[in-house]
Amino acid sequence: MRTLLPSSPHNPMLRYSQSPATVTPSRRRFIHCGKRSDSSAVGSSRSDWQSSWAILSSKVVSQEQSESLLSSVNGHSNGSLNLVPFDNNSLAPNQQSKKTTPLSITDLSPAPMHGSNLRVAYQGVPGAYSEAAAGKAYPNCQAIPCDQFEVAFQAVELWIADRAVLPVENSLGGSIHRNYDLLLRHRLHIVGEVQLPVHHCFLALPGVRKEFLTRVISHPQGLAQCEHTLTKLGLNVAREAVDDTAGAAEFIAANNVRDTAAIASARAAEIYGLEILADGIQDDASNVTRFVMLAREPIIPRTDRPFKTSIVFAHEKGTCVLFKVLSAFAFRNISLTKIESRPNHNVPIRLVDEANVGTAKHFEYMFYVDFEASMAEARAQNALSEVQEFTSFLRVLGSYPMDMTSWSPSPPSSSSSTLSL
Ligand SMILES: O=C(O)C(=O)Cc1ccccc1
Repeated sequence: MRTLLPSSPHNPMLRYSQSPATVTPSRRRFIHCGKRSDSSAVGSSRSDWQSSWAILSSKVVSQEQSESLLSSVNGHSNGSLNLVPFDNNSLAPNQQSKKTTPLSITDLSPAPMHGSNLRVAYQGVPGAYSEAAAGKAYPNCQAIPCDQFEVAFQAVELWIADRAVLPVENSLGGSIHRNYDLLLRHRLHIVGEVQLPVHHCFLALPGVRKEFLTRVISHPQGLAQCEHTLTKLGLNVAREAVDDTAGAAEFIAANNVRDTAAIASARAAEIYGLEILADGIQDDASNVTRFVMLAREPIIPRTDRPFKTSIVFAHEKGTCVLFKVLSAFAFRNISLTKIESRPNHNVPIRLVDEANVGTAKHFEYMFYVDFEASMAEARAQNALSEVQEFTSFLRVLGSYPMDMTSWSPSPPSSSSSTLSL
Protein backbone atom coordinates (compact mmCIF):
# COMPACT_ATOMS: atom_id res chain seq x y z
CA MET A 1 0.00 0.00 0.00
CA ARG A 2 1.37 3.42 -0.87
CA THR A 3 1.66 6.37 1.44
CA LEU A 4 0.94 9.30 -0.79
CA LEU A 5 1.11 12.35 1.31
CA PRO A 6 3.38 14.66 3.12
CA SER A 7 1.37 16.53 5.73
CA SER A 8 0.30 19.87 4.37
CA PRO A 9 0.80 23.09 6.36
CA HIS A 10 -2.93 23.52 7.00
CA ASN A 11 -3.14 19.95 8.06
CA PRO A 12 -0.35 19.11 10.47
CA MET A 13 -0.27 15.42 11.04
CA LEU A 14 1.48 13.26 13.58
CA ARG A 15 4.02 11.25 11.64
CA TYR A 16 5.72 7.97 12.26
CA SER A 17 9.41 8.06 13.04
CA GLN A 18 11.53 4.95 13.34
CA SER A 19 12.83 6.03 16.71
CA PRO A 20 9.92 7.62 18.52
CA ALA A 21 10.73 9.63 21.60
CA THR A 22 11.09 7.12 24.37
CA VAL A 23 8.94 8.26 27.18
CA THR A 24 8.28 5.42 29.53
CA PRO A 25 4.52 5.11 29.92
CA SER A 26 3.74 5.58 33.55
CA ARG A 27 3.02 2.36 35.37
CA ARG A 28 -0.36 2.73 36.99
CA ARG A 29 -1.01 1.35 40.36
CA PHE A 30 -4.38 0.49 41.71
CA ILE A 31 -5.21 0.76 45.35
CA HIS A 32 -7.34 -2.01 46.70
CA CYS A 33 -8.08 -2.47 50.38
CA GLY A 34 -4.81 -0.80 51.27
CA LYS A 35 -2.84 -3.04 48.91
CA ARG A 36 -1.40 -2.01 45.61
CA SER A 37 -1.23 -4.16 42.53
CA ASP A 38 0.39 -3.32 39.26
CA SER A 39 -2.07 -3.44 36.37
CA SER A 40 0.25 -2.41 33.59
CA ALA A 41 1.36 -5.87 32.51
CA VAL A 42 0.27 -6.83 29.03
CA GLY A 43 -1.57 -9.85 30.19
CA SER A 44 0.68 -12.71 29.28
CA SER A 45 0.28 -14.42 32.59
CA ARG A 46 -2.88 -16.19 33.58
CA SER A 47 -3.92 -13.95 36.41
CA ASP A 48 -3.42 -10.53 34.85
CA TRP A 49 -6.93 -10.12 33.55
CA GLN A 50 -8.33 -11.47 36.76
CA SER A 51 -6.45 -9.12 39.03
CA SER A 52 -7.17 -6.00 37.03
CA TRP A 53 -10.84 -6.80 36.45
CA ALA A 54 -11.45 -7.96 39.98
CA ILE A 55 -10.00 -4.67 41.11
CA LEU A 56 -12.10 -2.69 38.71
CA SER A 57 -15.28 -4.48 39.50
CA SER A 58 -14.68 -3.75 43.17
CA LYS A 59 -15.17 -0.11 42.16
CA VAL A 60 -11.58 0.79 42.90
CA VAL A 61 -9.94 3.34 40.67
CA SER A 62 -6.37 4.38 40.10
CA GLN A 63 -4.81 6.76 42.56
CA GLU A 64 -4.74 9.55 40.01
CA GLN A 65 -8.35 8.91 38.97
CA SER A 66 -9.55 8.83 42.53
CA GLU A 67 -7.72 12.03 43.41
CA SER A 68 -9.15 13.93 40.49
CA LEU A 69 -12.60 12.46 41.07
CA LEU A 70 -12.56 13.39 44.71
CA SER A 71 -11.27 16.85 44.02
CA SER A 72 -13.95 17.49 41.43
CA VAL A 73 -16.79 15.66 43.12
CA ASN A 74 -16.19 16.85 46.64
CA GLY A 75 -15.11 20.32 45.64
CA HIS A 76 -11.49 20.15 46.78
CA SER A 77 -9.26 22.38 44.75
CA ASN A 78 -5.79 21.66 46.11
CA GLY A 79 -5.76 18.02 45.04
CA SER A 80 -5.26 16.74 48.59
CA LEU A 81 -7.65 14.07 49.75
CA ASN A 82 -9.99 14.79 52.60
CA LEU A 83 -11.96 11.68 53.22
CA VAL A 84 -13.26 12.66 56.66
CA PRO A 85 -16.94 13.57 56.57
CA PHE A 86 -17.52 17.07 57.78
CA ASP A 87 -20.43 19.09 59.08
CA ASN A 88 -21.86 21.21 56.31
CA ASN A 89 -23.35 23.67 58.82
CA SER A 90 -19.90 24.58 60.06
CA LEU A 91 -19.06 26.10 56.68
CA ALA A 92 -19.36 29.77 55.84
CA PRO A 93 -22.83 30.52 54.42
CA ASN A 94 -21.54 31.02 50.87
CA GLN A 95 -20.07 27.52 50.97
CA GLN A 96 -22.99 25.72 52.50
CA SER A 97 -24.74 25.19 49.22
CA LYS A 98 -21.78 23.05 48.02
CA LYS A 99 -23.05 19.96 49.78
CA THR A 100 -20.67 17.10 50.09
CA THR A 101 -22.28 14.03 48.66
CA PRO A 102 -20.94 10.52 48.94
CA LEU A 103 -19.32 9.07 45.85
CA SER A 104 -21.65 6.87 43.87
CA ILE A 105 -21.02 4.45 41.06
CA THR A 106 -21.90 7.13 38.51
CA ASP A 107 -19.14 9.36 39.86
CA LEU A 108 -16.68 6.58 39.23
CA SER A 109 -17.67 6.22 35.61
CA PRO A 110 -15.88 8.09 32.88
CA ALA A 111 -17.20 11.54 32.13
CA PRO A 112 -20.13 11.45 29.71
CA MET A 113 -18.78 11.13 26.21
CA HIS A 114 -19.16 14.78 25.24
CA GLY A 115 -15.50 14.77 24.54
CA SER A 116 -14.76 18.49 24.75
CA ASN A 117 -11.02 18.99 25.16
CA LEU A 118 -10.44 15.32 24.61
CA ARG A 119 -7.63 14.77 22.11
CA VAL A 120 -8.48 11.88 19.84
CA ALA A 121 -5.85 10.45 17.49
CA TYR A 122 -6.96 8.85 14.22
CA GLN A 123 -5.25 7.61 11.11
CA GLY A 124 -5.73 9.77 8.05
CA VAL A 125 -6.34 13.37 7.18
CA PRO A 126 -9.45 15.51 7.79
CA GLY A 127 -12.41 14.03 5.97
CA ALA A 128 -11.42 10.43 6.84
CA TYR A 129 -14.15 8.20 8.25
CA SER A 130 -12.04 7.67 11.34
CA GLU A 131 -12.27 11.40 12.00
CA ALA A 132 -16.07 11.15 11.73
CA ALA A 133 -16.02 8.20 14.14
CA ALA A 134 -13.98 10.25 16.62
CA GLY A 135 -16.60 13.00 16.36
CA LYS A 136 -19.45 10.55 16.88
CA ALA A 137 -17.84 9.04 19.97
CA TYR A 138 -16.64 12.31 21.44
CA PRO A 139 -18.52 15.32 20.04
CA ASN A 140 -16.40 18.48 20.28
CA CYS A 141 -13.20 16.51 20.69
CA GLN A 142 -9.96 17.69 19.17
CA ALA A 143 -9.26 15.15 16.43
CA ILE A 144 -5.55 14.62 15.77
CA PRO A 145 -4.63 13.25 12.32
CA CYS A 146 -1.84 10.65 12.26
CA ASP A 147 -0.12 9.21 9.22
CA GLN A 148 -0.34 5.63 10.50
CA PHE A 149 -2.34 3.66 13.06
CA GLU A 150 0.91 2.87 14.85
CA VAL A 151 1.37 6.60 15.40
CA ALA A 152 -2.18 6.97 16.76
CA PHE A 153 -1.41 4.26 19.32
CA GLN A 154 1.87 5.90 20.27
CA ALA A 155 0.20 9.29 20.57
CA VAL A 156 -1.99 7.87 23.34
CA GLU A 157 0.84 5.93 24.97
CA LEU A 158 2.99 9.06 25.09
CA TRP A 159 0.15 11.25 26.40
CA ILE A 160 0.00 13.37 23.24
CA ALA A 161 -3.59 12.19 22.81
CA ASP A 162 -6.20 10.86 25.23
CA ARG A 163 -7.87 8.38 22.90
CA ALA A 164 -7.17 6.62 19.63
CA VAL A 165 -9.94 5.58 17.28
CA LEU A 166 -9.41 2.42 15.28
CA PRO A 167 -11.60 0.85 12.56
CA VAL A 168 -11.74 -2.91 13.19
CA GLU A 169 -14.40 -4.28 10.88
CA ASN A 170 -16.87 -3.41 8.17
CA SER A 171 -20.15 -5.04 7.24
CA LEU A 172 -19.00 -5.44 3.62
CA GLY A 173 -15.21 -5.46 3.72
CA GLY A 174 -14.87 -7.64 6.84
CA SER A 175 -12.16 -7.41 9.46
CA ILE A 176 -9.29 -4.98 9.25
CA HIS A 177 -6.75 -7.58 10.24
CA ARG A 178 -3.74 -5.37 10.80
CA ASN A 179 -5.61 -3.46 13.43
CA TYR A 180 -6.32 -6.61 15.41
CA ASP A 181 -2.58 -7.27 15.47
CA LEU A 182 -2.00 -3.72 16.70
CA LEU A 183 -4.41 -4.23 19.58
CA LEU A 184 -2.26 -7.11 20.74
CA ARG A 185 1.08 -5.38 20.24
CA HIS A 186 0.08 -2.37 22.33
CA ARG A 187 -1.19 -2.01 25.88
CA LEU A 188 -4.15 0.24 25.27
CA HIS A 189 -7.62 -0.67 26.50
CA ILE A 190 -10.85 -0.62 24.48
CA VAL A 191 -13.13 1.86 26.23
CA GLY A 192 -15.92 2.23 23.68
CA GLU A 193 -17.20 1.37 20.24
CA VAL A 194 -18.91 3.31 17.49
CA GLN A 195 -20.73 1.97 14.47
CA LEU A 196 -20.60 4.45 11.63
CA PRO A 197 -22.70 4.24 8.45
CA VAL A 198 -20.22 4.69 5.62
CA HIS A 199 -21.39 6.47 2.51
CA HIS A 200 -18.77 6.49 -0.26
CA CYS A 201 -18.49 8.98 -3.09
CA PHE A 202 -16.55 8.80 -6.35
CA LEU A 203 -14.44 11.96 -6.54
CA ALA A 204 -12.31 13.64 -9.18
CA LEU A 205 -11.01 17.09 -10.01
CA PRO A 206 -13.73 19.43 -11.29
CA GLY A 207 -14.32 19.00 -15.03
CA VAL A 208 -12.74 15.53 -15.23
CA ARG A 209 -14.84 13.05 -17.21
CA LYS A 210 -14.96 9.40 -16.36
CA GLU A 211 -13.60 8.46 -19.82
CA PHE A 212 -10.27 10.02 -18.85
CA LEU A 213 -9.92 8.01 -15.66
CA THR A 214 -7.30 5.28 -15.57
CA ARG A 215 -7.03 4.78 -11.82
CA VAL A 216 -9.08 4.82 -8.64
CA ILE A 217 -7.37 5.17 -5.28
CA SER A 218 -8.67 4.64 -1.77
CA HIS A 219 -8.14 2.83 1.52
CA PRO A 220 -8.32 -0.96 0.86
CA GLN A 221 -11.66 -1.02 2.70
CA GLY A 222 -13.01 1.73 0.43
CA LEU A 223 -12.02 -0.28 -2.65
CA ALA A 224 -13.43 -3.51 -1.20
CA GLN A 225 -16.74 -1.92 -0.22
CA CYS A 226 -17.31 -0.52 -3.73
CA GLU A 227 -15.90 -3.40 -5.77
CA HIS A 228 -19.14 -4.48 -7.47
CA THR A 229 -20.38 -0.95 -8.07
CA LEU A 230 -17.11 0.00 -9.76
CA THR A 231 -17.46 -3.00 -12.03
CA LYS A 232 -21.12 -2.19 -12.74
CA LEU A 233 -20.21 1.37 -13.67
CA GLY A 234 -18.08 -0.10 -16.46
CA LEU A 235 -14.97 1.80 -15.46
CA ASN A 236 -11.77 0.37 -16.82
CA VAL A 237 -9.60 1.64 -14.01
CA ALA A 238 -6.75 0.21 -11.99
CA ARG A 239 -7.42 0.04 -8.25
CA GLU A 240 -4.68 1.31 -5.99
CA ALA A 241 -4.70 1.11 -2.24
CA VAL A 242 -3.52 4.05 -0.15
CA ASP A 243 -3.48 4.74 3.58
CA ASP A 244 -6.81 6.51 3.94
CA THR A 245 -9.77 7.64 1.88
CA ALA A 246 -9.46 11.36 2.52
CA GLY A 247 -5.71 11.15 1.89
CA ALA A 248 -6.55 9.85 -1.57
CA ALA A 249 -8.75 12.89 -2.21
CA GLU A 250 -6.08 15.25 -0.88
CA PHE A 251 -3.46 13.64 -3.12
CA ILE A 252 -5.53 14.20 -6.26
CA ALA A 253 -6.20 17.82 -5.36
CA ALA A 254 -2.65 18.65 -4.22
CA ASN A 255 -1.05 17.13 -7.32
CA ASN A 256 -3.71 18.11 -9.86
CA VAL A 257 -4.00 14.49 -10.98
CA ARG A 258 -6.62 14.36 -13.74
CA ASP A 259 -6.58 10.66 -14.59
CA THR A 260 -7.36 9.44 -11.08
CA ALA A 261 -10.51 9.27 -8.97
CA ALA A 262 -10.78 8.72 -5.23
CA ILE A 263 -13.32 6.83 -3.16
CA ALA A 264 -13.91 8.99 -0.11
CA SER A 265 -16.53 10.90 1.84
CA ALA A 266 -18.57 13.89 0.67
CA ARG A 267 -16.80 15.86 3.37
CA ALA A 268 -13.43 14.99 1.80
CA ALA A 269 -14.79 16.30 -1.55
CA GLU A 270 -15.71 19.56 0.14
CA ILE A 271 -12.42 19.95 2.01
CA TYR A 272 -10.19 19.23 -1.00
CA GLY A 273 -12.37 20.84 -3.67
CA LEU A 274 -13.21 17.71 -5.65
CA GLU A 275 -16.36 17.00 -7.62
CA ILE A 276 -18.67 14.16 -6.65
CA LEU A 277 -19.09 12.09 -9.82
CA ALA A 278 -21.18 9.44 -8.12
CA ASP A 279 -22.70 9.22 -4.69
CA GLY A 280 -23.43 6.21 -2.51
CA ILE A 281 -21.24 3.82 -4.48
CA GLN A 282 -20.83 1.27 -1.66
CA ASP A 283 -22.10 -2.15 -2.72
CA ASP A 284 -24.78 -2.14 -0.04
CA ALA A 285 -26.70 0.81 1.35
CA SER A 286 -26.35 -0.51 4.90
CA ASN A 287 -22.58 -0.24 4.95
CA VAL A 288 -21.38 0.13 8.51
CA THR A 289 -17.87 0.28 9.94
CA ARG A 290 -17.20 -0.53 13.55
CA PHE A 291 -14.55 1.51 15.33
CA VAL A 292 -13.15 1.00 18.81
CA MET A 293 -11.89 3.73 21.08
CA LEU A 294 -8.68 3.11 22.97
CA ALA A 295 -7.30 4.65 26.13
CA ARG A 296 -4.41 4.17 28.50
CA GLU A 297 -6.74 3.06 31.30
CA PRO A 298 -9.72 0.70 31.16
CA ILE A 299 -13.13 1.99 32.12
CA ILE A 300 -15.06 0.55 35.02
CA PRO A 301 -17.50 -2.02 33.64
CA ARG A 302 -21.15 -1.57 34.60
CA THR A 303 -24.29 -3.61 34.53
CA ASP A 304 -26.91 -0.90 34.05
CA ARG A 305 -26.60 -0.84 30.28
CA PRO A 306 -25.53 -3.31 27.58
CA PHE A 307 -21.80 -3.92 27.60
CA LYS A 308 -19.55 -5.81 25.26
CA THR A 309 -16.24 -7.39 26.22
CA SER A 310 -13.36 -8.11 23.84
CA ILE A 311 -10.76 -10.75 24.63
CA VAL A 312 -7.85 -12.38 22.84
CA PHE A 313 -6.48 -15.80 23.61
CA ALA A 314 -4.14 -18.48 22.34
CA HIS A 315 -5.19 -22.03 23.02
CA GLU A 316 -3.28 -24.83 24.65
CA LYS A 317 -2.58 -28.10 22.93
CA GLY A 318 -5.43 -30.54 23.23
CA THR A 319 -8.54 -31.67 21.54
CA CYS A 320 -11.63 -29.58 20.80
CA VAL A 321 -10.04 -26.63 22.58
CA LEU A 322 -11.80 -23.95 20.61
CA PHE A 323 -15.09 -25.76 21.05
CA LYS A 324 -14.55 -25.94 24.82
CA VAL A 325 -13.66 -22.27 25.02
CA LEU A 326 -16.74 -21.23 23.12
CA SER A 327 -18.90 -23.55 25.22
CA ALA A 328 -17.89 -21.58 28.31
CA PHE A 329 -19.92 -18.71 26.85
CA ALA A 330 -22.75 -20.82 25.44
CA PHE A 331 -23.43 -22.50 28.80
CA ARG A 332 -23.87 -19.11 30.40
CA ASN A 333 -26.09 -17.80 27.66
CA ILE A 334 -23.54 -15.22 26.63
CA SER A 335 -23.80 -14.32 22.97
CA LEU A 336 -20.68 -13.93 20.92
CA THR A 337 -20.80 -11.08 18.43
CA LYS A 338 -17.47 -11.67 16.73
CA ILE A 339 -14.72 -14.22 16.39
CA GLU A 340 -11.57 -13.61 14.45
CA SER A 341 -8.37 -15.59 14.18
CA ARG A 342 -4.93 -14.24 13.38
CA PRO A 343 -1.60 -15.99 13.10
CA ASN A 344 0.14 -16.34 16.44
CA HIS A 345 3.27 -14.41 15.56
CA ASN A 346 5.16 -15.85 18.53
CA VAL A 347 4.56 -19.45 17.47
CA PRO A 348 3.23 -19.43 13.89
CA ILE A 349 3.63 -23.20 13.38
CA ARG A 350 3.61 -26.20 15.71
CA LEU A 351 5.15 -29.40 14.46
CA VAL A 352 3.43 -32.56 15.58
CA ASP A 353 5.22 -35.84 14.96
CA GLU A 354 2.89 -38.72 14.34
CA ALA A 355 4.60 -42.12 14.57
CA ASN A 356 4.87 -43.76 11.12
CA VAL A 357 2.84 -41.02 9.46
CA GLY A 358 5.16 -38.03 9.37
CA THR A 359 5.08 -34.53 10.76
CA ALA A 360 1.93 -32.45 10.78
CA LYS A 361 2.35 -28.68 10.64
CA HIS A 362 -0.37 -26.97 12.67
CA PHE A 363 -0.84 -23.26 12.19
CA GLU A 364 -1.13 -21.53 15.55
CA TYR A 365 -3.67 -18.76 16.06
CA MET A 366 -4.62 -15.89 18.28
CA PHE A 367 -8.41 -15.81 18.65
CA TYR A 368 -10.22 -12.55 19.15
CA VAL A 369 -13.70 -12.86 20.62
CA ASP A 370 -16.29 -10.19 21.41
CA PHE A 371 -19.13 -11.20 23.71
CA GLU A 372 -22.22 -9.46 24.98
CA ALA A 373 -21.64 -9.15 28.71
CA SER A 374 -19.91 -6.82 31.09
CA MET A 375 -16.87 -7.86 33.11
CA ALA A 376 -18.83 -6.63 36.13
CA GLU A 377 -21.16 -9.63 35.68
CA ALA A 378 -20.37 -12.85 37.51
CA ARG A 379 -21.30 -14.94 34.45
CA ALA A 380 -18.62 -13.15 32.39
CA GLN A 381 -16.00 -13.57 35.13
CA ASN A 382 -16.89 -17.25 35.49
CA ALA A 383 -16.77 -17.80 31.75
CA LEU A 384 -13.28 -16.31 31.62
CA SER A 385 -12.13 -18.40 34.57
CA GLU A 386 -13.16 -21.43 32.59
CA VAL A 387 -11.61 -20.14 29.38
CA GLN A 388 -8.25 -19.77 31.04
CA GLU A 389 -8.21 -23.49 31.79
CA PHE A 390 -7.90 -24.17 28.08
CA THR A 391 -5.70 -21.27 27.05
CA SER A 392 -2.00 -20.50 27.28
CA PHE A 393 -2.62 -16.77 26.92
CA LEU A 394 -5.66 -14.67 27.75
CA ARG A 395 -6.07 -10.93 27.76
CA VAL A 396 -9.14 -8.76 28.22
CA LEU A 397 -8.85 -5.99 25.64
CA GLY A 398 -11.73 -4.07 27.18
CA SER A 399 -15.26 -4.13 28.57
CA TYR A 400 -17.22 -1.18 27.24
CA PRO A 401 -20.73 0.09 26.44
CA MET A 402 -22.22 -1.24 23.23
CA ASP A 403 -23.11 1.28 20.56
CA MET A 404 -26.92 1.12 20.64
CA THR A 405 -27.61 4.22 18.54
CA SER A 406 -30.46 3.82 16.09
CA TRP A 407 -29.31 3.59 12.54
CA SER A 408 -30.55 4.28 9.06
CA PRO A 409 -28.55 4.30 5.83
CA SER A 410 -27.09 7.76 5.30
CA PRO A 411 -28.88 9.82 2.63
CA PRO A 412 -26.92 10.86 -0.46
CA SER A 413 -25.21 14.24 -0.20
CA SER A 414 -27.15 17.11 -1.81
CA SER A 415 -24.40 18.15 -4.24
CA SER A 416 -24.18 14.76 -5.91
CA SER A 417 -24.69 13.91 -9.52
CA THR A 418 -24.97 10.39 -10.82
CA LEU A 419 -22.18 9.02 -12.95
CA SER A 420 -23.44 8.71 -16.53
CA LEU A 421 -22.88 5.30 -18.02
O1 LIG B 1 -9.61 5.79 5.30
C1 LIG B 1 -10.49 6.18 6.09
O2 LIG B 1 -11.20 7.18 5.87
C2 LIG B 1 -10.71 5.44 7.32
O3 LIG B 1 -11.08 5.99 8.31
C3 LIG B 1 -10.63 3.93 7.23
C4 LIG B 1 -11.90 3.48 6.59
C5 LIG B 1 -11.96 3.29 5.22
C6 LIG B 1 -13.14 2.89 4.63
C7 LIG B 1 -14.27 2.70 5.42
C8 LIG B 1 -14.21 2.91 6.77
C9 LIG B 1 -13.01 3.30 7.37
